[in-house]
Amino acid sequence: MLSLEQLSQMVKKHLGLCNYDDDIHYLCKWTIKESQLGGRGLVATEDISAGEVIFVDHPLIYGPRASARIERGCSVCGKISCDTFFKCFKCALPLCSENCQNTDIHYKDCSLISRWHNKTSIDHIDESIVSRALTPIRSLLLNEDDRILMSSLQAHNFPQHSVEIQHLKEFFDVPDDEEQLLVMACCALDTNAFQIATAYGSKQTSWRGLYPVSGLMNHCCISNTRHNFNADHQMTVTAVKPIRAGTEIVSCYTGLLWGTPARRTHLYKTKHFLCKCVRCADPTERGTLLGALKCFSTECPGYLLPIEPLNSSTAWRCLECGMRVPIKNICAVQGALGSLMGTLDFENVEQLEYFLTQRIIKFIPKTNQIVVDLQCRLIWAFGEVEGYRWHGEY
Ligand SMILES: C[S@@+](CC[C@H](N)C(=O)[O-])C[C@H]1O[C@@H](n2cnc3c(N)ncnc32)[C@H](O)[C@@H]1O
Repeated sequence: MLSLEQLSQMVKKHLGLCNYDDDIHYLCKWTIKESQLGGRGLVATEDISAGEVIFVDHPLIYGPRASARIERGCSVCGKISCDTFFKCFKCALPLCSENCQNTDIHYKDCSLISRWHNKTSIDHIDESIVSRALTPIRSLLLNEDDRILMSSLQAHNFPQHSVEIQHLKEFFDVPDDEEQLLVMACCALDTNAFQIATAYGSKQTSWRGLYPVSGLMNHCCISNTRHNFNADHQMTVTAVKPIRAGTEIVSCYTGLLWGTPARRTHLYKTKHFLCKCVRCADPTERGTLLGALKCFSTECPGYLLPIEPLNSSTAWRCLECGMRVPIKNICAVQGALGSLMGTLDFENVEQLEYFLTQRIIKFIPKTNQIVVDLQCRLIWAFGEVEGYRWHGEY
C-alpha cells in the first residue's frame, strides 16, 4: 500500500499528464487525507467557490459496464441496435462495422484476447461474456506506474466483484498472473468506477471508467460536487456550493433523487457501507419525502415514513394518524412497486404518461421517487423522441 505522500505524488503526476481538450484551467485546492467517513478522501486546502473546477481526471481504463442487465453494443464505439453486428473471428468481441474493427482500440483489445487459448471455437463463445470482461482486460495494457496507481485504490475483494472473469475463463485459458491483475482491476472498478454519461437518446451501450482521483472522493448523499464528461471521457469535477478549507470534497454514488431506503440499500450492496449522513438520518429527507408511501389506512391522507431511518429494520409511522407499519409490510410494497416499474417500457412515452397520471399516482405520494423519476423521464422525452418533438423556434 502506498503512503498518502506517495499516492499524492502519483495522483499529481497522473493529472499533470493530461492535455485538457476543453482548455480548462484550475488551481489544485485539495489534498488527500485520512477521512472520517472511511479510508482516504479529498479535503479542500483552500476555500473553493461554487462553480469552480476542482480537477479534471482521465481514466486509467474505460469500457463497457459489466452488468448482465445492460444491452451490449459495439466494443469500439458502443453503438447498439445495429443491423450489421458481427463477432470478431479472432477474439469474439462484438463489432458494428469494419471501420470499428480496423481501429487501434480493437487491434489492442483483440491482441490481448486472441493470445489466450480458446477452449471452444470462437463461433461458440458468447460475445456478451467477452464484452462484460473487456474493461478489466484493458488493464493488461497499463504501464507499471498506472498499475501501481490502480492497485493503490481501495478495492472490495468479494467473489461477486470478479464474476465476469470467472465467466471469461469458461471460454479462455487465462494465465494466472494475468488473471490476478484482471481480478484486481474488477475489484478496483466496482469500488471506484464512474458510469460515463452518454447524450440523452443516444443508442449506446453504457460505459464506465476508472478515474483514480475521482475514485478518492468519498460519498455523501448531499454532495458538494457534480461531474460531467467530454467526448474523450475526461471527467470534470466542479463544486456545486462553496467548500470551505478543511471540508471533505464528496460525490454522491447514487441517484440524487432516490429515496433514503433505495440509496442506502444500493450503497450497502455495491459499496459495502451504510451511509449515516444528515440526509439519511432525517425521516423526511429534508422535507423532500422522496421515500414516503401513502398511509395504509384508506381514510387517512397521511404519509408513512421510517421512524429511525438509520436502522434498516425500523417500523414506519404515518405522519397524520400515527399508524405504525412493520418493515416487512413496507418492503412488500416497495418490492411490488419495483416489479411494476420493471414492466414499463421506458421508450414508450404514451405508456409512461398514462402510467404516471392514471395509475401510480393512486398508490404513492406525488413526492415519492418513482413519481419524480417518471416526471424527469417525461421531461427528457418531450422534444427529443420521435412523435414528441418540438417544432419551430423556442
Ligand atoms: C471510491 S472509494 C472512496 C475512497 C476510499 N475511501 C479510499 O480510501 O480510497 C469508495 C469506498 O470508500 C468507502 N466510503 C466512501 N464513502 C463512505 C461513507 N460516506 N461512509 C463510509 N464509507 C465510505 C467505502 O468503503 C466505499 O466502498
